[in-house]
Amino acid sequence: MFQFIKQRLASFQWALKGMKDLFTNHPNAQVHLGASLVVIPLALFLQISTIEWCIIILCITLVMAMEALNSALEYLADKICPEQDELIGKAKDIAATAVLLTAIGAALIGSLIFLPKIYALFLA
Ligand SMILES: Nc1ncnc2c1ncn2[C@@H]1O[C@H](COP(=O)(O)OP(=O)(O)OP(=O)(O)O)[C@@H](O)[C@H]1O
Repeated sequence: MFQFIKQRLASFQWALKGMKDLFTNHPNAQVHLGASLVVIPLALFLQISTIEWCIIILCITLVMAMEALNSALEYLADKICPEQDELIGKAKDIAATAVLLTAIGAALIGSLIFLPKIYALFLA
């Protein structure tokens, strides 16, 4: 039992190590983190509902998780094939597309939640 808990804690530490790498060495992840640091105070200011918080948190974690998987795939691709290769290029392009799709979805959802509140507060 003690060994099990020790191993789970070690896994958690590896994940935190990966998170540090992601936000230190990957500029796109830093952009997403920056966007989240704008969105969260805005959501607090606009007093969004619990369900809206759930949706925003889901969007943020989905984009971050997709960015993490994309970065992991880039590391693997660079390790197994450092030279130029058409299929490696396609794999990286499609992994980047996954990030872009979730980011577009998050931006649309953010607009649907925030814009009417901003309009009601400042423009109506
Ligand atoms: N080994 C390769 N063979 C062919 N094309 C590649 C290769 N490596 C990268 N590319 C092309 O360059 C693009 C950028 O790849 P790269 O690994 O530089 O990611 P990146 O956009 O810099 O991502 P990040 O900023 O998250 O590190 C890929 O989407 C792909 O089109």
